[in-house]
Amino acid sequence: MSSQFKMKTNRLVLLRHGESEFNLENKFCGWHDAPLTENGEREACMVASPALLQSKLDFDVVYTSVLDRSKKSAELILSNMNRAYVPTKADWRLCERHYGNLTGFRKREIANIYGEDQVQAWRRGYDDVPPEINTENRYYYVIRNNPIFDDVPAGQFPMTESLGMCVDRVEPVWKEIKQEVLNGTRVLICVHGTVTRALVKHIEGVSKEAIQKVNIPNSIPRVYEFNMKTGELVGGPINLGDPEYIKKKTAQVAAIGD
Ligand SMILES: O=C(O)[C@@H](COP(=O)(O)O)OP(=O)(O)O
Repeated sequence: MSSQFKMKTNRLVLLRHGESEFNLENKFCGWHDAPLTENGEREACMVASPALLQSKLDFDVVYTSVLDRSKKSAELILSNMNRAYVPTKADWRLCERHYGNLTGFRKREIANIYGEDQVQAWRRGYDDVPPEINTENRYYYVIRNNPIFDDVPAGQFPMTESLGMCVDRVEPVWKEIKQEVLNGTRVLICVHGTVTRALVKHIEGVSKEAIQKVNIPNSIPRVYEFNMKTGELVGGPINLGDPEYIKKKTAQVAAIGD
């Protein structure tokens, strides 16, 4: 038998939470703890869970951020898979990128003031840092005093973050998760748009330029296979679901919207 057939692999699934209230209103959300919409809950149950079940994916642990939209999506997905017993680990380092002073504003409203190019640079640029959140922002104290962030070490609470800063923030937790995957643990990571892109950068090793073109729709599982001996990826990512639906949703995420 050739060594190819003896290769031991393990899969990892990455997922962005279901639609949140701020996604629906097309507002920058970041560290604000916006809940899922009814449609977001439906997506977790009717889009993510069936896709995972159809692909016979099962999990030993689920990683989320400490934000409600991530935790609730994971809970709904597991419950719909009859896997409510699977332990979940909520880690602040997997929180969405902090959108700074853009938090709470509609993307179109910001584009009307600063122009579409600037908005897309803040949304997708690797090193473009949105302006820091300040006390005038209506979400400043809501975020700063939210007890879900009590585990954030002093001095590490962000005031704003670029994609690149988010890539650095998730690196230590990604290393821990990868070790678990290589040990054979079946892991689902149910997080956020920019955190998923940061993880895609680590996992796929894409360039700073290429990652700016990646857009992650809500509730579409992205599956990776790892060679457990070498730690290398086997093939590319596989997005589960109807290709037309995924294409439509990806274009919606890429756009600034109305
Ligand atoms: O923070 C936000 O507004 C969105 C991403 O927005 P874009 O970067 O796509 O504008 O994050 P998520 O809904 O995944 O938690």
